Amino acid sequence: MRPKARIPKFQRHDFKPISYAKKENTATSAYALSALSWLRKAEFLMSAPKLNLCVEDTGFEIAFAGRSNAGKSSAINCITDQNQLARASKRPGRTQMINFFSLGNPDQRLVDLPGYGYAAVPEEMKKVWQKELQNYLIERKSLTGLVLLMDVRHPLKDFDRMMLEWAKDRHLFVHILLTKADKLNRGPASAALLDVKKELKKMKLDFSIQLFSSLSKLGLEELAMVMAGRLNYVVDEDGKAINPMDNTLESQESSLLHPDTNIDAVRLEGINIDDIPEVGDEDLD
Ligand SMILES: Nc1nc2c(ncn2[C@@H]2O[C@H](COP(=O)(O)OP(=O)(O)OP(=O)(O)O)[C@@H](O)[C@H]2O)c(=O)[nH]1
Ligand SMILES: [Mg+2]
Repeated sequence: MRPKARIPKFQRHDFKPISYAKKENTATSAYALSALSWLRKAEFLMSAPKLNLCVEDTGFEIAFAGRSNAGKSSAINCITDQNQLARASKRPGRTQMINFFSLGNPDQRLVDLPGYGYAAVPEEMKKVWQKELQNYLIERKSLTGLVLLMDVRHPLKDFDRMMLEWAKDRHLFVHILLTKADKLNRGPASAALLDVKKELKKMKLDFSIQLFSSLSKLGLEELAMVMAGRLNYVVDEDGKAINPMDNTLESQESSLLHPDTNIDAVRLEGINIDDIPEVGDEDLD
């Protein structure tokens, strides 16, 4: 009879428990958290129907651009953690003016733009908006870059491509959000992301891109970090904000509005939402 092989008994403590939790980069997370709490300071500054009525063209601003209904206003509400800050609606064409929000400092701003390319907006109105949008995009010196939003299910329509090409020519950064990612399962959403990345490469556009959902908050931290970084939001070693513009705040507050601006008139002026026909485009929801 062969002697039994002695099989060593493993003790519980011989094994290190395996952690399946996603490893976090603590420095990155701390910056994202700090950025998110800074973004919560967002306050409505004003709405301008045209370029010469906008807030003074100083400091830095990032504009949220994209087709009507892509989710621009919802994304602004999501990153600022304020439900009603920007007006979101099922009805495309909700945002009709250039809306400015300050981030604890009038020289660091978010801008909610009217959407482009919505076919059901009457021709006359479309022309007015697009002209003003164009003026803003071309002339605005403080415009540092764009967050370009596209529905993850309908990316890179003609207007989107035009915006991307144009931003490249103007040397603006673009951060692309593929929105409403909650409408797709993880696999198809990742595949859509990959497809758009490939297409951007073909177009020789080196822009950053991510999936995003205002509903599930997917991609929120990533977006917060991009926004904060681009708007020069800096933190010290303890994660405390160092705002390079703090010491000039007083002088900037007095020059917040353009000298010609009558804020009440600007808020009231605009196009009547009731004039806009109901949605008929199957792309939209
Ligand atoms: N499921 C889902 N719906 C979303 C998301 N973001 C926005 N929506 C919905 O899409 C619709 C349009 O959202 P808005 O934020 O108003 O879109 P917009 O781009 O600002 O539209 P305009 O102002 O017309 O240009 C609303 O019904 C939102 O509730 C999202 O992440 N997931
Ligand atoms: Mg809007």
